[in-house]
Amino acid sequence: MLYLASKSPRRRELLGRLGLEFGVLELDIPEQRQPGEPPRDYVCRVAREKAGAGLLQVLGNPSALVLGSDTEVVLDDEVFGKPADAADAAAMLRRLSGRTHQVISAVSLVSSGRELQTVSVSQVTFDELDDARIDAYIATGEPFGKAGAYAIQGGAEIFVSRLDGSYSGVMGLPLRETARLLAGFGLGSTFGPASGPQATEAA
Ligand SMILES: Cc1cn([C@H]2C[C@H](O)[C@@H](COP(=O)(O)OP(=O)(O)OP(=O)(O)O)O2)c(=O)[nH]c1=O
Repeated sequence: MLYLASKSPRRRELLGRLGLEFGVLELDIPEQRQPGEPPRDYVCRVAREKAGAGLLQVLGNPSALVLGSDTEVVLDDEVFGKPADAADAAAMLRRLSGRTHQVISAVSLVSSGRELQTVSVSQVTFDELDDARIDAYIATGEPFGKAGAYAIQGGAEIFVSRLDGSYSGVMGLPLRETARLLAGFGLGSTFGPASGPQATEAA
């Protein structure tokens, strides 16, 4: 049985697109970057912690497979998580204005005894955003609960002049990589890959 360890409605919707049945585990995992922790390592660690915490909830089911994921926005080695408030959202969007940033999404898939992980890194370039546009966007409420204070799948799509990478990865769950990871556990949707060459076996 596959479980998604996530409160994110986006992840639920994205995983649903693969056509597999899954249950949802809602967890609260603290997301705190360690001093000096490289952004990619941080995102991978949090994804692993989410999946691991989910697995603990379903230990009674020996065939349980749990998927955890984490998404962060990175600019100049700084990690932008979800904004604390409107001022924080405005500060993030001002920093992202006119620049190219990275969106890192890690996915961990764990069972008792095995773990696979994959990472997607996308480059996203924003147009210049003046304060009026930033304030109007924040007033929609969309930035809250989103890494980097924006949703590419929402109003922020019109800020994006270029995307190199995975659109679903920016949204929170890179689908191509996730399908490969699931295939590594023998779970494939009818149109998914037969094996998971991009997945890395975690220690
Ligand atoms: C950049 C970007 C992020 N996001 C979202 C995806 C994630 O839900 C969120 C990043 O926060 P996460 O901590 O990765 O996820 P979450 O707290 O929403 O859910 P959970 O930990 O329970 O799985 O930002 C978008 O929806 N669109 C975007 O364009």
